[in-house]
Amino acid sequence: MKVIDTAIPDVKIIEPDVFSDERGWFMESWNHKSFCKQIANREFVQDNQSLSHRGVLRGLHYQTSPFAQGKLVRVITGSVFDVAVDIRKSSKTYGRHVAVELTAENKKMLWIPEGFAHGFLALEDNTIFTYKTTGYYNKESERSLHWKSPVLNIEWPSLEDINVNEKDSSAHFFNY
Ligand SMILES: Cc1cn([C@H]2C[C@H](O)[C@@H](COP(=O)(O)OP(=O)(O)O[C@H]3O[C@H](C)C(=O)[C@H](O)[C@H]3O)O2)c(=O)[nH]c1=O
Repeated sequence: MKVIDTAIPDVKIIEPDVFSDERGWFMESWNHKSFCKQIANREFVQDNQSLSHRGVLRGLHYQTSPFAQGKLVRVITGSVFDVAVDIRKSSKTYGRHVAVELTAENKKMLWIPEGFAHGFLALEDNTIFTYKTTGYYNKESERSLHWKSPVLNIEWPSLEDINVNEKDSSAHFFNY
């Protein structure tokens, strides 16, 4: 796999090795040894999967310490505009974000360590998003940041209808 740096040192884009032949293609979607050697020494405890219609925006979500989750995210079908916001107050990149298009075609993955708010905008119908987390879901510690927080300057794709649920629509805005 190829590991690509982003504007935030701890956040990495992963391009898996894809082996194509006349039958189709094969790739390792997860390899513990390779991940620990090339990215970070982490154990994952939960796999999540969601299906979103075009225009659905989920996030920006995070769990407060000690329930913060690292996430290894990717798209199985469709495509998303994926965003990770650094909310680690001691970080030099506090308040900055990484945005990357993850698609079934490009097979890119994004490693988002603990201490980030995460969300995505589905760019196609039937977008299946799947991710591994380093911590279990903990509803009581879950928080949301408003996806349109002005100070974050996230340049979301301008889809005609963006569908955000009540929880995310009423999220608080990020402020330094
Ligand atoms: C996240 C989660 C949710 N749930 C239950 C709670 C709700 O009854 C239902 C839907 O949850 P929610 O609306 O929070 O799902 P998303 O909006 O996709 O949340 C995710 O959105 C962004 C993209 C993230 O990065 C987070 O991992 C996660 O918060 O699934 C569980 O049972 N386990 C879980 O791990």
